Amino acid sequence: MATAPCMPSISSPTFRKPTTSIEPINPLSHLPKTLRPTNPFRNKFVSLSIARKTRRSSFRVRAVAAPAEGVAVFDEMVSGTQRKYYLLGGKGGVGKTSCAASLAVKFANNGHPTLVVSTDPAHSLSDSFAQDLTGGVLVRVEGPDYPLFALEINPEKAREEFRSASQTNGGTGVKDFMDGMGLGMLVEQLGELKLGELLDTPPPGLDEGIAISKVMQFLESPEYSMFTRIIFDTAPTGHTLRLLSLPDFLDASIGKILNLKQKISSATSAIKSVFGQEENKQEDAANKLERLRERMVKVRELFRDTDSTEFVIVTIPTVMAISESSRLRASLKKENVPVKRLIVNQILPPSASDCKFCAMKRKDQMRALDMIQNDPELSGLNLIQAPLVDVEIRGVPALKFMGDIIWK
Ligand SMILES: Nc1ncnc2c1ncn2[C@@H]1O[C@H](COP(=O)(O)OP(=O)(O)OP(=O)(O)O)[C@@H](O)[C@H]1O
Repeated sequence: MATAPCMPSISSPTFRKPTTSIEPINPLSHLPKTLRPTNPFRNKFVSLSIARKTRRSSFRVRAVAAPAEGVAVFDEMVSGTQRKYYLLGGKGGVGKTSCAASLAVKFANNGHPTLVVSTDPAHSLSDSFAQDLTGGVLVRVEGPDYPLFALEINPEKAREEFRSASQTNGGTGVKDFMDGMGLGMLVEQLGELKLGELLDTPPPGLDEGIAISKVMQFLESPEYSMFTRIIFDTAPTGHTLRLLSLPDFLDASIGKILNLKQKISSATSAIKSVFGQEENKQEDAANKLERLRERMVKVRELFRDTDSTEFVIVTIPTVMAISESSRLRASLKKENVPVKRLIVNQILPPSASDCKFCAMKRKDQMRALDMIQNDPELSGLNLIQAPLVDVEIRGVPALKFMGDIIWK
């Protein structure tokens, strides 16, 4: 005897341009009491019937949870032609890339030329869009109405650029040169900065910091001026947290190096002509470093600009993920990074006939969702619930489907 499914089903393996019809169903009985809204339309659940034009029956989503507190959330995000940045971050594997990619598709389908950038060293944008986006260049994503481009930044390459610039200034080349000049004291000061060490074993977040600063550099050029929405799919939480302190750290470190560079320049001015070529090389490197420092400062400013930037935390309904999201939110607050929304992804959709496993899982998820309401860091955020669906979310049509559920 056939049993009713306990999860929404997108059963066609070739997910193509679905059409959706929405009809309100069930009340909110399966939600924890604290999450039940006073206005039933704020947290409503809907049933989506998705039919493929040619094979209707093979393509059906029975029931999924609509975004909680989601009313008019997207209106605010989509309005205005001023450029806006969205950074999506959270614990590994919670669905950051899927949410970022679905937001990108949604913006592009709503008239915004959009750029989505992956700064996670383990890129998954290509997988998410089911398109080859590798190579560190802008690639147009096929499908959305308005231009959508994706960029997977190669963190290794970005770091190499930084390394070569700083090594010319603070690495062994300068050290040998300065030792020869009898200026060991300054060299020791350079050593204290530990920049070489930092680059040899880069902390998580450095690559990402450099990658974001590189994107900022791109965005200054006229050919990028068309983009009105920029979305960053960031590395998992730990990395992002490190990234937040990087601009300050690098600002200070590079600032000190440049300071020392000036001292060195004046101390060696008497013999400059002898080492003219070396001096020029160092000037170039110093300029490069200075530009990099400026970009890092811009990244820091961008992160804190409430008018143009928002960090969206993505999580799943588990105690561990929510605890981590709470810590992330606390760190972001400390760094003055604006956060308004929390996406709780992979929520089991309502079902009249849970199997034992699903019933247990649902109970667990309810406990985790309750935690959000009692968490001082998270309870004030605009809560968006996204359902667990039964296939991987890959390709523009699937991302559009997901985006229409999340971003309302
Ligand atoms: N709501 C969902 N329902 C079903 N599958 C989902 C959902 N959200 C994400 N997934 C799947 O989970 C996997 C991980 O998703 P995704 O790559 O978006 O996570 P991530 O947080 O970016 O991961 P990472 O930290 O590794 O970059 C993918 O296979 C994706 O299709």
